[in-house]
Amino acid sequence: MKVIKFGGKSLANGNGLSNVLEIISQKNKEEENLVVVVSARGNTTNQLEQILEQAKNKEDYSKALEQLKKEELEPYYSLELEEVFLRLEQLFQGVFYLGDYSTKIKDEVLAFGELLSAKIITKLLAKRGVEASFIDSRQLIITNNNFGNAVTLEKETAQKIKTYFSNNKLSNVKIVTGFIASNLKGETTTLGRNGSNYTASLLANYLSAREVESYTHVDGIFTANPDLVPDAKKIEQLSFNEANELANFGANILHAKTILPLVEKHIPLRILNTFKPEDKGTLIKKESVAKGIKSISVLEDVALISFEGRGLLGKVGVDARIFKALADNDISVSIISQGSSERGIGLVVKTVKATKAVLALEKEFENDFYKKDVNNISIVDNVAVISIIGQELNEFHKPFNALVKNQITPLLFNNTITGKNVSLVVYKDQLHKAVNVIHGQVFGVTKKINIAIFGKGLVGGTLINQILENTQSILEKRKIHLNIFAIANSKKVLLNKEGVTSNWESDLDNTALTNDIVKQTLAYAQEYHLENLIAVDNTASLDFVNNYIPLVEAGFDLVSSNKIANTVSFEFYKKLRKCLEENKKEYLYETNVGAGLPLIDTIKLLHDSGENITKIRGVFSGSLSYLFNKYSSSAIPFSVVLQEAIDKGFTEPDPREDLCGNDVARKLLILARELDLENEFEDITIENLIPQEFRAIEAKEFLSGLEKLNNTFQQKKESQKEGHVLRYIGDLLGDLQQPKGELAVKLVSVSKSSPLGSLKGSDAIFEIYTESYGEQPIVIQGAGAGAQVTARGVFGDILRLAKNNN
Ligand SMILES: NC(=O)C1=CN([C@@H]2O[C@H](COP(=O)(O)OP(=O)(O)OC[C@H]3O[C@@H](n4cnc5c(N)ncnc54)[C@H](O)[C@@H]3O)[C@@H](O)[C@H]2O)C=CC1
Ligand SMILES: N[C@@H](CC=O)C(=O)O
Repeated sequence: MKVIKFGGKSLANGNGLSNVLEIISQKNKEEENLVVVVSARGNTTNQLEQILEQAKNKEDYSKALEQLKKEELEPYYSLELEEVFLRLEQLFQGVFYLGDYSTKIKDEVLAFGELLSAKIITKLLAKRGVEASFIDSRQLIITNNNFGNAVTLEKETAQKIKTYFSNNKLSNVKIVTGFIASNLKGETTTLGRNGSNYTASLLANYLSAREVESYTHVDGIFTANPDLVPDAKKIEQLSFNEANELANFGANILHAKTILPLVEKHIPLRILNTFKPEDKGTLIKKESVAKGIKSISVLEDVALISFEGRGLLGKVGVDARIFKALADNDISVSIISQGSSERGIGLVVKTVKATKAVLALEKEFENDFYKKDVNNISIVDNVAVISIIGQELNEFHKPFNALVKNQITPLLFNNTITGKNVSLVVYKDQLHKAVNVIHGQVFGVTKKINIAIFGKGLVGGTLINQILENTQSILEKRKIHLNIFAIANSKKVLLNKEGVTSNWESDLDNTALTNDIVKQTLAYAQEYHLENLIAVDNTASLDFVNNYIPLVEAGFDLVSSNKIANTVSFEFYKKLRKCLEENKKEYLYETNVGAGLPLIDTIKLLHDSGENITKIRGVFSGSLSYLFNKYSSSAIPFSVVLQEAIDKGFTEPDPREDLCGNDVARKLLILARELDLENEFEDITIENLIPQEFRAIEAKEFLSGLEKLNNTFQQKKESQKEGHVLRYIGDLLGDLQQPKGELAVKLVSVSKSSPLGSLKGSDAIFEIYTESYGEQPIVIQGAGAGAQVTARGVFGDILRLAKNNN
């Protein structure tokens, strides 16, 4: 024997109803003894409630009633249900004349939803040639007199069900009304929320069914509400205990009282989708398949009551008084959290009860207020509870850290010892983001990293394409979903929370101009609750650096190929780091020196591990390396080689920044500051390669007259010793005793056979001298410039942050 149950949405007109009839017809062939429990169809219960209110208010309800009749019978108008509707009309008339109704009358009226539904299904099955017995569950389920939410009388119900099923000659298919019951006097009662599922479970228990199938409009139970968490996954199997916890913590597809009758006889319950009958849904049975976290549920209709009392420390019976005052007012507390200082207690109650709860507590603690033992009882009502079902406390630091990294600090958290559940109270406007962060963290499904890229020139554009090309493989290998939700140049920003596509360039072109790309990006991230945010600066802009602090404060980690933020004043350098620390955010800039070479990390590691770095020397600039390597070893004019370096994307957006020594100086300063030296840019001795007469002219004019530089450099080349070549180097000398280092950028002539002299292509070379390594430097050498290598380095920083977001 099997009990199957159909919910209201499954039974609504259209696809639902025809699928239900098909499922029953099919099961009739497969199953001996099929009990089908039905809810009221579609929106019927709400409609009945509304008509009842209209009648009570002496309003004309005839149109609404006609509409209800039409919807119930459509498209099968020949279904002869006049008698049922007549009785319903009489009840409404009575309420209309009285101008009032009791909960008893309400139950009687609402019962028509299930009665109509069961009668209609029975008649429609008959039309299809499936004989079915209609059963009014008021003859089976006996309850107390608590109309609206009646409690079942077990003994009487068990006896009624057994006798009814053995004394009546019933068809193989029995269509039973869900939700409705009767009291000992035979008056109609209803079973409250989830009542039809409860009817199905009671019947399954008393008739010792093999299984219960509950047909809904969803595929089963998910790891989180898919409306909130697009990555939520269907759970294949749950144990009764786990299902019970889920039901208690807000999974509205389940109700704890539905599960209890099944537990006793270990009757499995399968949640299925009427609209996808082939899907296996979620099976709830005695055993669990796997340990660990099962689901994340959310309760939104809650308020947090904050009870604070400086004089409560050590006082006995305070909690008892709180609970008694609330219980006397029929207020149930779902979560409580009390600090060991006993000075404050947080209580979660239903929103509708919050004001009443505060009044009850104020009354109870009136004297304590006067004595100043209690100083505040207040409501925080824009909150929601997130429960992680199956969360072990010793692993809770992971979702908790992820929340904090996303600037979500729970107002209260609490765990159950046996159920391994942790509940958190968060502000409602952070709920969406919080659930997604926790879900990504605990299920390790895919962690979404939302990236905003500012600057889409050589490096930025290359980076975007590198990310787009690798998104799928990173998703598969690392379970990290790199989602570029924003791309901006200085005037426009392309925003797409689902992620930009390979058409991003034309999409950005077609975007309207904006006067604040960052403000717009921040507002968008907030509006769509985007989590795990990273802002990437691929501009060379000084102005853009002013956005770093607002971005960090808005929850972004930073990655930058732009060197400016690290080379403006030391004061800003410290301010940014303080802000990062306060907001628990990170800032990575490995490409600032040596493009894709792993230089900054190495220096940081050496320095942090106590190694005294005494000197760093080398060719820091990829473009100037290329320029002097090629110029020194060939007869090609200086201007031609310089143009090649520009064309290859080795130079700064304004190549004069390389030639004047600023770019190398910035790199030197960045390294110095990594070593905790407090140098300012002005402290650097820079040999400017641009002859004086060309320094003040416009970039365009300078770039169109590069050949004017040829004489100067030809002279420098020719004035060298035999076997020597020109190299433009950076030199850093540090002394532990001094707050500042000695930094110099200069053009030198070195032996062709020396490490610097034998450099090739656009390679940069960094010789790092330390106390332990003595005269033998650690050498890092490789491509020091170029859009591909730089973008790859920026990509590496993004991935590092994405992994750190654990
Ligand atoms: N080319 C290389 O080998 C390396 C470059 N870098 C750095 O990478 C950065 C980018 O260099 P490129 O891509 O070559 O420059 P680029 O000139 O090709 O691109 C810069 C982009 O930034 C945009 N931009 C400028 N100001 C902006 C603002 N305020 N807001 C938003 N966007 C703005 C521009 O519209 C342009 O699209 C520079 O800071 C450079 O120092 C770092 C290491 C190596
Ligand atoms: N213009 C720079 C690019 C990298 O920072 C260089 O030439 O090294």
